[in-house]
Order: sequence, then C-alpha cells, then structure tokens
Amino acid sequence: MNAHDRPLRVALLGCGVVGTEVARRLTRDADELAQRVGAPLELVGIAVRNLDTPRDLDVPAELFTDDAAALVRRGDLDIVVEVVGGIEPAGDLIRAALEHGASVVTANKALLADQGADLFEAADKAQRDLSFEAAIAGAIPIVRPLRESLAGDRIRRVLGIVNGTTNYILDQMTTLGQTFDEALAEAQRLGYAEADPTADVEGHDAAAKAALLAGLAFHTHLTLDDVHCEGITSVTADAVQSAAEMGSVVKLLAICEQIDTPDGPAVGARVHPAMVPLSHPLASVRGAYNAVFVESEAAGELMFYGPGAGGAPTASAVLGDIVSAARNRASDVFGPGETSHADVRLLPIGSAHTQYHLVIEVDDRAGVLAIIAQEFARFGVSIKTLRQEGLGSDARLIIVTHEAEDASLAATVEILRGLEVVRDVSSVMRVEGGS
Ligand SMILES: NC(=O)C1=CN([C@@H]2O[C@H](COP(=O)(O)OP(=O)(O)OC[C@H]3O[C@@H](n4cnc5c(N)ncnc54)[C@H](OP(=O)(O)O)[C@@H]3O)[C@@H](O)[C@H]2O)C=CC1
Ligand SMILES: N[C@@H](CC=O)C(=O)O
Repeated sequence: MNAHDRPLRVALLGCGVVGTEVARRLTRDADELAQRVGAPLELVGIAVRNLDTPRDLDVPAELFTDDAAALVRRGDLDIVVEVVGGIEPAGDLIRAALEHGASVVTANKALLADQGADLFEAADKAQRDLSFEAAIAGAIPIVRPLRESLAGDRIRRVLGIVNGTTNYILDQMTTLGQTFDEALAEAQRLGYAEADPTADVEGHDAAAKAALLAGLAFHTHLTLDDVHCEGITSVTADAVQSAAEMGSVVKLLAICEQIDTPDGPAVGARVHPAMVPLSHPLASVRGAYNAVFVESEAAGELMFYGPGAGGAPTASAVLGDIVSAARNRASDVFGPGETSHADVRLLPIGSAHTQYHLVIEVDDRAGVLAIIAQEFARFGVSIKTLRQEGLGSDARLIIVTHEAEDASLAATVEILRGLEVVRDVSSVMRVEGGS
C-alpha cells in the first residue's frame, strides 16, 4: 500500500453521545481508515465544555481542551468535526475552521437550517468540504443519494420519519402502552434526544431536517422559518388507540413537496403528526428507526431506512463524511491530479464471470493504490496483477482482475470514474478464459 507518512489531522468539537463514538472509532479503526483514505488520520484535539466530565474513552488526556476557538485556529488541521450542537458557538467555530484551511464535517441540522446558505458559501470560498450526512436521519445515507444519485431525476415528494426520539415515543405508547413521559425519559437515556428534548417533541428537529431535505430534493434553499411545524406533545394515548382501531398508526411526518401558489410553483415543507395506514411502508418504521420515502418521476418510489439516532449509528455517517473529506484533502495535500474525470469505455456487459484488463491513468501521489484497491475490494473484485508505469501525475496502473462479475466490475469502474485522483480509465477489456 502506498499510504503517505504525513497524517491528516482531525480535530473533534464535542465529545458527547456522538463525539465519543466518533473518537472511539477513529482511534480503534485507525489502520483500516488509513487504508481507505490512503493516509493516516490523526486525532489531534478534542474540544469539550467541561474538562472534568468523566469520559468512557481511551485517548490521551492531553488531547482534551475547553478552548474550541483556539483549537480550530491552529492552522494545521485538515478536518474539523463539529458535534457540539446548537447555533453558537458551533456556527462561528465552523466558519473559523474553514477560514483556517480545514474541511468540516457536521451533524448539526439546527445550525444548517439556520445558517446553511452562509456556511456553504464560506466553504465554497475556502474551497473546502462542508459535509453533513449525519444531520438528516442518523445513519441513513440520504444526503448523497438526493444530491448525487437522484440529481438527474425529478422528485415529486419526500415523506420522512426523521426524528428518532418522537418515533420511539409514539412506538412505545402504541405497542407497550407507556406514557409520553416514560418513553421520553427512555429516549434520553438511550442518547436519542437532543440536549434540550423540546426540539424533538415540538417538531423543531424534524423541521430543520425537513428544510435540508427540501433543499436537496428540490435544488433550493429553505430555513426553519419556511417549515410549518407541529410536534407530538398533543398526541394522547387515546389518539394512538383510535388510530390503531382504524388500521393506522400515528407518526410524526416531515413532508416536502412542490405546491402551486398564486405566485406560481413553490416548495412546501411541513412537519406534523399524521395517521399512516398500516399498509404504507412508513407504518412499519419502529423505535428510533427513521425512513425517508422519495417519490420521483423516473425512479418511482424509493425508501431509505435505518437507525435514525444514537451514538454509533450517527458516528457511522460522520465517519463516512470524514473518510470522504480526508480523501479530498489527501489529493490536495499530496499534490492535485488532473481535474478532468475519467472517460470510461465499457464493453457490452453480459452475465458471465470473467477476468478484466484495465488501464487506469492516475495521479499516484495521493495514496491512490490504497484508494483504488479499496474500491475493487468493496465490490468483491479482487486484483490478480497490478503493474505501474510512470510516476506521479503521469502514472498508469495496468490491472488484471481475478474472475469477476460484469456488474461488479462496472460498479467499480463507475466509482473509479468519480475519484479525483483518477484521470482516465482508458480501456476495459475482457480477458476470456483468463491469462
Ligand atoms: N444524539 C444523536 O442521536 C444525534 C445527534 N446529532 C447531532 O449531533 C450533535 C451532537 O449531539 P450529541 O452528541 O447527542 O450531543 P451531546 O449533548 O451528547 O454532546 C455535546 C458535546 O458538545 C460539548 N460542548 C457543548 N458546548 C461546547 C462548547 N461551547 N465548546 C466545546 N464543546 C462543547 C459537550 O461538552 P461536555 O461533554 O463537556 O458537556 C459535549 O461533549 C448535535 O448537533 C445533534 O443534533 C445528529 C444525529 C443524531
Ligand atoms: N434527536 C434526534 C437525533 C438525531 O438526529 C432524533 O431523535 O432524531
């Protein structure tokens, strides 16, 4: 593997429910992450509010600071992870981190729904990533699918259960007959609720996510003020019971859709409790799980489903963004490749297992072998031989695969095509019968 010695420096702002899991996994899985990024990730600082709070985390005590503002201004950070929550100081910390050259990963939907336009402009100006997969629906990949995979489609409507705490409360009331207060206390104990759970039960957290979802789905910008919002505090045990008798279940829904107004078409977003018929896929979303149901012109109906809250699930989404930002930083730090993307010519795809011969033109200064090997491994395509010709930005990798399924190889090539370090996949030839 061609990982670089210079580590990418990561600072963590916040070490609560989410931050603790992020720090644990960054340190525990350091070797695996280094392979995936092509360079090691080094956790160089953790900002918290109270240095005396005991932490269930095995990292050196000297990493901790209560001066987040100084940490983000060190000037040598590659990535800052904001999991403090709230509007300020989180917003100012993110702006300072970007101004001082770091990419930022955040899980903070409240902040993005309030100041997203300004923060994304700051990221653009600094030419750094500002990623937020964890800000909507915990572990569920929904930001990238909406922004990238569905970017060519026309989305009609998005229906989401996007708050784990309220779904947990409603589910416990429905299935176990727990009271609202009992279920909320349990959701807090399990780490699902916001620091101030009013944001959950009054629907503000779901409304912030609805604003972000609407922005992604309809290529626009909404703030919290644009979202009509009702929470679940007025949902009684009797209402839950009546819904059940009518073959429905009460869910807090976030609904984003195109609407007609006297001024022409607009994007509407609202959050409120709704009776969902048991026949609808959203009715079966239990506990702190979330789901986002997308209705689009070409793809039809899609549902994204998974754990919507909690330390480890949210850390999964944060770490995905860290790896992605780190790969981008690695190619900056170790020398940018050509920016043009690959011109992929795939031969017609049959169903056979066969070997392939690929010529991949790369900039090999950015840990590119590790990145490429990982993408092959991800789709179950193993490499039989790999030969490198040339150096630096003019390198070419000649790769022969072991027997692979056509579809797996095609998926690998698609991913390679999107990598900045890959300049061209200039030929993909089937090697019938192997070599
Ligand atoms: N919990 C969840 O399931 C999910 C949370 N999120 C989002 O992730 C973010 C973090 O949530 P969560 O981990 O639950 O929150 P916690 O309240 O558990 O943790 C917040 C952390 O931030 C630290 N902190 C607070 N203020 C400051 C400050 N001024 N300077 C430095 N550190 C500070 C706290 O320090 P100390 O420990 O000393 O008090 C604590 O470590 C929020 O934006 C939340 O909305 C997103 C998806 C799911
Ligand atoms: N409090 C939030 C946490 C995740 O975003 C929720 O319950 O969904």
